[in-house]
Amino acid sequence: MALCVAPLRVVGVESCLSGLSSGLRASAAPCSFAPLQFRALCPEEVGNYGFSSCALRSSGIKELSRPHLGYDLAARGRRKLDSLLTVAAVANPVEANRGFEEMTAGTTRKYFMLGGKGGVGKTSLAASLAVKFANNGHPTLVVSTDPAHSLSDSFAQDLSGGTIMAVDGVDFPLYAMEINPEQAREEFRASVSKDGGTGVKDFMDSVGLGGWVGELSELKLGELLDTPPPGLDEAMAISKVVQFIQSPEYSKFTRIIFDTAPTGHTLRLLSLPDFLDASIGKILKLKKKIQNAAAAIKSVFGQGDGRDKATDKLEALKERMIMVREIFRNKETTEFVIVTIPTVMAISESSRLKSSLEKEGVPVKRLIVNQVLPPSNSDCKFCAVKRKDQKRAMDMVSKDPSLQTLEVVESPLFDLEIRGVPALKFMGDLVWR
Ligand SMILES: Nc1ncnc2c1ncn2[C@@H]1O[C@H](COP(=O)(O)OP(=O)(O)OP(=O)(O)O)[C@@H](O)[C@H]1O
Repeated sequence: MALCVAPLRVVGVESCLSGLSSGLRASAAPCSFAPLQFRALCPEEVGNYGFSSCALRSSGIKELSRPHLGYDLAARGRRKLDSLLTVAAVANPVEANRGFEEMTAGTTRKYFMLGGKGGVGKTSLAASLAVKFANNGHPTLVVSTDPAHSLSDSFAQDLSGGTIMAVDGVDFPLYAMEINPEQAREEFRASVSKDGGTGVKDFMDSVGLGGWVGELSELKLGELLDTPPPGLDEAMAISKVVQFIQSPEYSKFTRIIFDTAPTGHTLRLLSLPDFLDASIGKILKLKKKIQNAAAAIKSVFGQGDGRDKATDKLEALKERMIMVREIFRNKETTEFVIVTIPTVMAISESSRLKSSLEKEGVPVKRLIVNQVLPPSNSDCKFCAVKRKDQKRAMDMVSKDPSLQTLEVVESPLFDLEIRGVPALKFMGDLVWR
């Protein structure tokens, strides 16, 4: 990764850094900076990671409490703000296309699932990808199906309502949603038991055959509902999204991004549609048996209207589960992006995840290695050791038979949290190229 170096004149407190991106673009190596315009509200002095300690404001955005830039001031030591400083940008210079063109091509709907070990940056990268797609003209929806949501934190906006919400402060079509797992589970519970179990049971009781319904318990459905298997929350969440997106008002979304739960959860989720499909299939078969018997009795006693709403609901749920499974495996429309960090543990887990996804037939093309130390010509001892450690992990990627086939994209470690649309845009422009 080459450094883009550009002179930057910082004129004083409240100095305007609006020439920043154009300044960098004009430098010897062209940079892939986001065309954001920043104003600095800096304290009197800045250190080696100078702008980190400044509060920055981005034009058009009223308040950005934290800076979201990863500039390393090449000038060592502390300088007065009115000095002429050289800014060494940690951004990658514009390099060969890393596949974003392919990701953004066409208006047919595409699904992207971002997954990996806990805390590696899945949410930040999912949100930054969503911003990037939307900024490229795609009506985009980003959905968190991780029961421990952090999408609201990432966008600095409450998205926990369980419905699709427009992301604030953007003039492009970007929507986000955190699925409420409890609500989704309740809906599932209702669809399989409310009209189903009791509806059939009431009727069977009324004709003196309530005992038959006991057979339903053999399916361990009650157990499933009381202690849902890991991954059910996610399956329900995705099934709910499938339900949403089948309705015409959501047909506008051409890119849908799922911010998924950590690896273990995701892997269980992959096998869950099959499990639920089989369970629901069994329930439906049994219900059919009961209903046939009931119909015979009804014809003798003349009771009941014969309509079973629960069966319809179960059928619909089963269809959605099959659709979830198909979406996951469709090479034309879906891509699972593995997110990792450059540590031996995370890379090993990514390798296992890739193998499992492969086994399940889920398309994977990209590995995003997040939090890679930006280049610096003035490493402290800690940074030098850390860099060596990260390199060891990166070498593992190139030697791993499972991972080496993937397009590896590095995402730098920023010196502050990635939070809010401008920061996500900045990150997205660096990573999704
Ligand atoms: N490249 C980066 N540089 C600096 N901080 C980062 C970077 N990527 C992510 N972070 C920070 O790391 C933290 C975890 O990131 P994030 O929530 O995106 O991870 P996650 O994989 O979704 O976590 P979880 O598994 O808990 O859902 C956040 O505070 C985020 O701002």
